Amino acid sequence: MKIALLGYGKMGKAIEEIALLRGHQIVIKTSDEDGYDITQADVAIDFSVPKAAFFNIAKCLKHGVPVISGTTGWLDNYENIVSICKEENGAFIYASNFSLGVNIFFELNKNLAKIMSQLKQYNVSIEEIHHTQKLDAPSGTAITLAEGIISEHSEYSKWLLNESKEKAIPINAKRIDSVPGTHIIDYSSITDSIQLTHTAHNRQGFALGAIIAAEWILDKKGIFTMKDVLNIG
Ligand SMILES: NC(=O)C1=CN([C@@H]2O[C@H](COP(=O)(O)OP(=O)(O)OC[C@H]3O[C@@H](n4cnc5c(N)ncnc54)[C@H](OP(=O)(O)O)[C@@H]3O)[C@@H](O)[C@H]2O)C=CC1
Ligand SMILES: O=C(O)C1=N[C@H](C(=O)O)C[C@H](O)C1
Repeated sequence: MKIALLGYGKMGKAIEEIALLRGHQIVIKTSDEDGYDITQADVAIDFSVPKAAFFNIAKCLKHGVPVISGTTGWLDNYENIVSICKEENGAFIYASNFSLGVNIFFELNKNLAKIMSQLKQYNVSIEEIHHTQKLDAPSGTAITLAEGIISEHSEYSKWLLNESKEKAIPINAKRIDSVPGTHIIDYSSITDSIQLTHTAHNRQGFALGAIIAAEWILDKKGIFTMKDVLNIG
C-alpha cells in the first residue's frame, strides 16, 4: 500500500523502515502541514506533534484517506475528529500506544483494577518514564491506563499529574535520557506492593503496530481502536 507519513521524526523513521520490509511504499514523508497531495496515499500515518495532529487528521479525512494517529497530547480535539470522520464517512484509528505488548498490558491493568476495587487498603499510582525530548506529560499511555483503572475501580474518578489527592490516581512523569517508554502501575498497602510494568526496549513495537493498523483499516469505514485491530480483550 502507498503510505503517507505525517511526521518524519523518530517514529516516522521507525515506521518507514518496517513498512518497506513489509513491501509497502512511502509516497509522502513530511514534517510540515502543507506542500503535499494527500490523495496520492492509500493510508496516512500521523506521528507528529500535539499542535499539528488535529489538522493532519482532519485533512486526511476530508480527502477520503483513512488515517492512523499515534500522536499524543491532542485529545481535547478527539470528539471534533469523530464528527468529521462521521460527516466524511471516513476511517480513523487513534491509539495512545500501538504496541502489542502495551495493548495486552491495558487488558491486564483493567483486570487487576477490577480485583483491587474490592481491596480498599491498596492505593494505586502510575509512573511513566520517557526520553527527555517528549513534549507531553503525562504520556498518552499513562492516561489510557488511568482511564482503564477508573472504569473498573470504584475508588477513583480522575487522574492528576505529579499530585496525590483522594479519589485521584497520581501519574508521576519522569524524563530520563533516551528511554523509549516505561509504564509502572503500583498498588501499595502498609504491608506490601503489587506492580505491573511494561518496558519498551525500542520503538519497533509501536511502529509495527501502527503499520498493522494501517493495513487493517484500508477497506473499513468508521472509528476504531487497537482492540478492534488486535481482537484482544
Ligand atoms: N501511539 C504510539 O504508539 C506512540 C506515540 N508516540 C507519539 O508520537 C508523536 C511523535 O513521536 P516522535 O516521532 O518520537 O517525535 P519526534 O519529535 O521525533 O517527531 C515528530 C515529528 O513531527 C514533525 N512535525 C512538526 N510539525 C508537523 C506538522 N505540522 N505536520 C507533520 N509533522 C510535523 C516534527 O518536525 P520538526 O522536528 O521539524 O518540528 C518531527 O519531525 C508524539 O506525540 C509521541 O508521543 C510515540 C511513540 C509511540
Ligand atoms: O513520546 C513517546 O516516545 C511515546 N509516546 C506515547 C505515549 O505518550 O504514551 C507512547 C510511548 O510510550 C512512547
